[in-house]
Amino acid sequence: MKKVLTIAGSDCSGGAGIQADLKTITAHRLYGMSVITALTAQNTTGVQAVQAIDADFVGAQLDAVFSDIIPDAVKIGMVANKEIIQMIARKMQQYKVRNIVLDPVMAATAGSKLLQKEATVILQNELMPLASIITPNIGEAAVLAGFTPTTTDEMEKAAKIIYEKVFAKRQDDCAVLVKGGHLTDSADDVLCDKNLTYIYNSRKIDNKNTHGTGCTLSSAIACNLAEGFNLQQSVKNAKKYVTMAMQTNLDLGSGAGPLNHMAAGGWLTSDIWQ
Ligand SMILES: Nc1ncnc2c1ncn2[C@@H]1O[C@H](COP(=O)(O)OP(=O)(O)OP(=O)(O)O)[C@@H](O)[C@H]1O
Ligand SMILES: Cc1ncc(CO)c(N)n1
Repeated sequence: MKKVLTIAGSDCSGGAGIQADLKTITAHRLYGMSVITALTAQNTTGVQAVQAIDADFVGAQLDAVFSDIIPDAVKIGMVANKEIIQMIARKMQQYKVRNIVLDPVMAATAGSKLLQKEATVILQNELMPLASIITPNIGEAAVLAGFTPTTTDEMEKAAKIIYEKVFAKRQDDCAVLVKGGHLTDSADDVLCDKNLTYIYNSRKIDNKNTHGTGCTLSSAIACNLAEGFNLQQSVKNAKKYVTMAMQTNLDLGSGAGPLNHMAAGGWLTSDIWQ
């Protein structure tokens, strides 16, 4: 069985972060492991409090995992502050980790900050270059590219700018995926690698329950990379997973509710694993 590690923050309400990642990995019928970077007190209405884990303790968790069970892919989500980013970067290099999916989480859907502002540059310079794919949403792409994309053409332009900043010197397969969940007319995602652009067209599902879509997409990409799919196909499969998980309209809590991983897992078993 392939193994997938998530390095992320905990969402006690189960919709985003570590909890969304482990549900996604389990629905893909893979073995999930987790290194927790921060505890959050949050629910469908927003984030009430954040407690970052000591960077040394994040390192201790990474040593415990990598000295025993080597993951086939790693998803990195909320990293909270620069000390944690530097610890993760050091350990990823020490253990020569491949298949890293980096979701550059900066804020929760409702707007609360999940990354120290001054840590953005460290994230870009020290951790992003170690990833196979980075998956900014529109707001994160705006911070990284220097302008806010509003169309698929502009998303492509932003992805190319980010690619040049982060991966300019890389020879192996790597890519930037700008996610369109916050566009108004569609939910198209745009992937750029060294040579090509792929547009994943999707109509916007009329559903306020989008808590954890980004976490779910990035961990689903990691599952597909662990299974041996290439970047382009991994994103295609992962986007289908998120779409299925949104479509059933699970409606928990009074705000932006979580996804239904049972519905999405059903698609996986029927279409890919048989
Ligand atoms: N209303 C929607 N209809 C269809 N797909 C959507 C919708 N909202 C988000 N998605 C898809 O979900 C995935 C995550 O995109 P999004 O831009 O919401 O990420 P995010 O902002 O990082 O997520 P999060 O809310 O977890 O922080 C993308 O593949 C996006 O296209
Ligand atoms: C822990 C955590 N990670 C990521 C997000 C972004 O959705 C969130 N709300 N909470």
